[in-house]
Amino acid sequence: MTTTPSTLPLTELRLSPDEAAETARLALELAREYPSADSGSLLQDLPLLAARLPERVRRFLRAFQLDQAGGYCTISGHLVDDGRIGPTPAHWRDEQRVHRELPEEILVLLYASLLGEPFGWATQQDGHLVNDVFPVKEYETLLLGTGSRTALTLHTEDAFHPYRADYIILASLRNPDRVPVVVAEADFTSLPEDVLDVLFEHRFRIISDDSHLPHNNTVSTAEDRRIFDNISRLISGLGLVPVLFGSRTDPLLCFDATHMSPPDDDPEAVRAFAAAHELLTHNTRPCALDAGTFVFLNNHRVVHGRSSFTARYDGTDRWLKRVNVTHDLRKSRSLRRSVGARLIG
Ligand SMILES: NC(=[NH2+])NCCC[C@H](N)C(=O)O
Ligand SMILES: O=C(O)CCC(=O)C(=O)O
Ligand SMILES: [Fe+2]
Repeated sequence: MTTTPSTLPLTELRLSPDEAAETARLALELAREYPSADSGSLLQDLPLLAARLPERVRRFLRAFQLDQAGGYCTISGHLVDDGRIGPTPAHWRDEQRVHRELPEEILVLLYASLLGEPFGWATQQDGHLVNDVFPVKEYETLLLGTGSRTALTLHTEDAFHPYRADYIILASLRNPDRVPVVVAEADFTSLPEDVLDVLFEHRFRIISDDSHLPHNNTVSTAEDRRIFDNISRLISGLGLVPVLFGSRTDPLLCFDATHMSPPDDDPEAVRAFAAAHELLTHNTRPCALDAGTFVFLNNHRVVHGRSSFTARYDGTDRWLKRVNVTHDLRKSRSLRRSVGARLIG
């Protein structure tokens, strides 16, 4: 006989003062022990270290991972010492910068290891495992996480990639203007049967977003060129993809309002894509990201975006950390350099 939990798991966990203090102590201690978020020994030890997180947090993320909660959830109340992390940087490309926010980078990796395995893209932010999301002046008007003036349209993270993340974690370190991430989760079975049929079929074009393009990364070595040649070959060979997959009664989703499109000569696909976009737009909700709030997105169940905002460029800008998590590192082995390598590309 199977038993179901008597109380539904929450989609929002607020750390108690004790839990917040305990979590901050652990993160600070680990930041003294491990040199960086890309450290091999840290990756090796993650599950052991994550066992030291508060029990309530571990139970909460376990329920989320087992799909017993909604398509996204938050853990709030983390103590982020605004003075200790220092000013929001001007650019992620700065190998000299001391990451005073290493405790928070380690914390997102600990959470990642409760959901699966953290991984990164060799073609994004020069291949760091934990990425930065803050406004960068040179990208101000671009459709990038590091843009600001242009709203981020609803998207599955890295929708184009067959090995895209199962979960995305966004951790807010600073957000003075309270710019939320917007999240959309919808019941696609509410759409007419014929529209649903089309959304399950390989009838939609897809391309990568601009964060994977060589001109938004550092390409200097022959190895860098090989990596970007590979991904551009992968993108041109993608063909048509479905919007929905998996269970017909509880479909999973892969959608990008900007980088996915129905072919002009397929009116049914045009109509179905518009219906999907409209359904998602109607089910969009802001998820507040105050400093110390971490959001966990199921990348197959929700899409996310962000409205435009005015950047400050004075060290006080909104600053998030982002990490990709997969249930299965092995499936991407052909695109990773070695068995233990965490970067796809
Ligand atoms: N459809 C979109 N809005 N895509 C924007 C994706 C942002 C991208 N993941 C980045 O890191 O910058
Ligand atoms: O800034 C946000 O709230 C979302 C950023 C985002 O979607 C991304 O970096 O992919
Ligand atoms: Fe995103």
